[in-house]
Amino acid sequence: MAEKTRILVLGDGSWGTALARLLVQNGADVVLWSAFPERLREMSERRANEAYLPGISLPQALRFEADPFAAARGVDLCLSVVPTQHLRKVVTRFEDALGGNVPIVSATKGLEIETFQRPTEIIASELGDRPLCVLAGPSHAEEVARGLPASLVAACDDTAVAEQVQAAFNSETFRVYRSTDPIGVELAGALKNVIAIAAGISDGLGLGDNAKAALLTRGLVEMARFGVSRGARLETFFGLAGMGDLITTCTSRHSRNRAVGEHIGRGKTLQDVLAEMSMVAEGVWTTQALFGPEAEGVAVSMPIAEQVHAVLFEGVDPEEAVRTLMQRSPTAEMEGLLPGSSGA
Ligand SMILES: NC(=O)C1=CN([C@@H]2O[C@H](COP(=O)(O)OP(=O)(O)OC[C@H]3O[C@@H](n4cnc5c(N)ncnc54)[C@H](O)[C@@H]3O)[C@@H](O)[C@H]2O)C=CC1
Ligand SMILES: O=C(CO)COP(=O)(O)O
Repeated sequence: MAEKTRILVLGDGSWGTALARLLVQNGADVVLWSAFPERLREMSERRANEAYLPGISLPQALRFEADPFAAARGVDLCLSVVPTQHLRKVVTRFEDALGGNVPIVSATKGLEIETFQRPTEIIASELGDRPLCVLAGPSHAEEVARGLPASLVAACDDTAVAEQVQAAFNSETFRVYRSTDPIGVELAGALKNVIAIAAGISDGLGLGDNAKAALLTRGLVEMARFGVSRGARLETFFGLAGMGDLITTCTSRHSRNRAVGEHIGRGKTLQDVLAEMSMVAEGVWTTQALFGPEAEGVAVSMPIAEQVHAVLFEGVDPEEAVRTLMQRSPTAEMEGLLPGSSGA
């Protein structure tokens, strides 16, 4: 009988748990690691993750391990699903534990505020040169855990690694496509959260369907403009990691980022919204990263992201932000989408 693929999952949040469950169902030998050993004990005893993925049972075969060396022993593949601002601290704990050639699949969607690095850049800077693959696309954990159909994209410079990821994750209800644009897929996954906050604000203000459609469409243009300026391929933004995830996140009742925006549109402060949330809304951090000192100024026009930053961090009233967006000087629809293009 063929040996089972051994997979280490870093992260006990809703997405790490849903993917660990899927991988066990696909026949892998999966061990889940968390920065919080008491949470592992609870998950192991209850066979459930009540904190982050309530109402979903976890298979008996899923193993839990708090010690990095025990967790990483003999693994063929590692899946990293740690929120961006905690990622560096977590991966340094695996510096000696995880074999140098074990591929890492990153399912984290964000940018590090202090360094402006993408998750795979953080992993590479702490764990050195090794195969790295980005997994992104429209995929709320709550739906994947219920076995509802979802399609994602696995992006890696090395197609053989992307194929390994497809083989591990593909199931009757989970379909993974390949891409050779990890920068584009990773940036799309991070940036759509910022636009989702804007979409939530629009919902909270009751601006209607036309405004929401405009936000998604113009949001996609600015995501692509930023991505292309950072070495991503334009077409990636029209795929699952770009348009696909933008639609899901901006319209779903499951989206934390959209919910943050909606509460703010209804008049709550960011501090109050975050204080009431146990889960992460990466878009808040990504907005901070985009306009932080390490970003060295966003080189392309990102008016929606600018207004999200103004509302979240500069005390600008959401209605004022909408007025600012609507009253910008007239421009061509695809202005600056490709380097040097006027878009006219
Ligand atoms: N939830 C979802 O449906 C999806 C989430 N993602 C991405 O997956 C990543 C993880 O998010 P979720 O699983 O949703 O998290 P979550 O919001 O469900 O849970 C929070 C996570 O943060 C961890 N955490 C909190 N403080 C920490 C610390 N000091 N050190 C280390 N870890 C700490 C917790 O252990 C837990 O794993 C994010 O980048 C998110 O954007 C991507 C696709 C779908
Ligand atoms: O990335 C996601 C769905 O693909 C999750 O979005 P939220 O973090 O907004 O819930």
